[in-house]
Amino acid sequence: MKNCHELEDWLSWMDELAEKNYVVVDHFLGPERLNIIQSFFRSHLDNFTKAGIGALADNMVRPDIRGDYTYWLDRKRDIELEELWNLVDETMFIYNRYCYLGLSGYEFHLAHYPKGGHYDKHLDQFNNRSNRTISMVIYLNKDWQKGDGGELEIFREDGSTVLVEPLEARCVMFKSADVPHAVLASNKPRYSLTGWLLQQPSALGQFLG
Ligand SMILES: O=C(O)CCC(=O)C(=O)O
Ligand SMILES: [Fe+2]
Repeated sequence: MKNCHELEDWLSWMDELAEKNYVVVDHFLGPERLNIIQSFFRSHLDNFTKAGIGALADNMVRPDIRGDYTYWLDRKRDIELEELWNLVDETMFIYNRYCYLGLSGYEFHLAHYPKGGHYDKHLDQFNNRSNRTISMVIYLNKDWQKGDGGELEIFREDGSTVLVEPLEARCVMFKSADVPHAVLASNKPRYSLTGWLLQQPSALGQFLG
């Protein structure tokens, strides 16, 4: 497999994640990979559906809590995204090799927050489902400006918060069980790719919420 990132870079990101429970990596996607994902995004915008909250029978569409539309990806079907899947393989390999996480699966969706969309403070785990281990969000927004809103708000253990702007090609990774977070209302359409690295192989996110 061709390396997507240098091992040295990965190791410094892992150190930061271990220390703070989250890490923000700029230029995580190079121009080629970014372009492939953005084109795929544009050509599937009509297929997005309103996202819900909660798992299984508890899943509810609650625009007052969560305002995005999502499109779940499928590696077998979405072969145009080969370059993304290579990056996911590399990411899983690194977490398993250097953080001993025992990850064995993943699930990814594209997300579109229309103007005004937000997501209230939450953890990426549900009471009856705890296999989401690492959350990964990659932003696809060209020319995001101060004042456009849509920041990811991270709630740190010391009670402080950090705002992360959804800048194109930026990736945020965090420990799904430990980092409460929210998406602030966006003043224009906001595009991202969100995934979870899983400790059991059941990539059932699209059914579970
Ligand atoms: O888009 C983001 O910045 C975070 C999205 C999120 O928290 C989620 O989908 O669970
Ligand atoms: Fe989340």
